[in-house]
Amino acid sequence: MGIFIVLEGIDGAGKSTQAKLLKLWLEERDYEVVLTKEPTDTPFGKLIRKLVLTGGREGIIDGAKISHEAEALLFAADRAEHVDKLIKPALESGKVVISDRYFYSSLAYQWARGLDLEWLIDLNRFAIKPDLVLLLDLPVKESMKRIRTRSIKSEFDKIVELQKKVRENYLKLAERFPEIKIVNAMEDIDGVHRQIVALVENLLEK
Ligand SMILES: Nc1ncnc2c1ncn2[C@@H]1O[C@H](COP(=O)(O)OP(=O)(O)OP(=O)(O)O)[C@@H](O)[C@H]1O
Ligand SMILES: Cc1cn([C@H]2C[C@H](O)[C@@H](COP(=O)(O)O)O2)c(=O)[nH]c1=O
Repeated sequence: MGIFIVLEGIDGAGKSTQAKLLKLWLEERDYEVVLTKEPTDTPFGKLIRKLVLTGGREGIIDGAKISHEAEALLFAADRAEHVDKLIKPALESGKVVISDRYFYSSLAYQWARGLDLEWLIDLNRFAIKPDLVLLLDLPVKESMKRIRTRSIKSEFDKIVELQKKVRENYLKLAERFPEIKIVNAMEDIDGVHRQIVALVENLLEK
């Protein structure tokens, strides 16, 4: 059985940057790595980007043309395909799977939208539990600085409020799910990578 590592965090926390660095680090040590993400590039992921994320990140704030429940179900459907077609087979063939977001994103974001946390956990019960979840944590002010060019000015305050709630939710989830380890994402890219490597080395030694 392979190893399953997930990166989580608010928008602009540095997940995709760190996922690529971790992939290289593992490959240098002869691990076969599959780097993947959610929402996926499959038809379900594309549907989510069309229905839920239309207009970029602003679409998810005020543009959801579907209910939050339907949104959560779409993310879960995308994830079910992701687990079945990619994650499970890769783990069964002994690979390391790194996923940029997983069901913790649904818990943190869809909870922030007012859905019931226990319902969200139940909905995602099919999802294989990762060996390690790296929560890249940083203040929203810093993440917004990093992705400022992506935001529409009129939506800025709403985005900040949502991201603050999402950050709080992630920190609460870290108290409940022992596989979540908090990484200080305020450090520079190398510093964050070093923290991640220390946690992954610890996992590989087990
Ligand atoms: N530790 C860091 N310090 C400063 N800038 C960073 C750091 N890590 C990443 N960045 C920069 O911040 C921006 C967002 O990074 P990245 O795309 O990796 O974040 P993300 O968490 O994957 O974002 P999203 O969830 O919105 O896709 C990029 O321009 C990246 O180069
Ligand atoms: C998996 C998942 C994602 N989201 C949100 C989180 C982000 O705002 C976007 C995805 O953007 P990215 O730049 O590709 O990271 O979707 C969500 O609300 N629920 C989920 O389950």
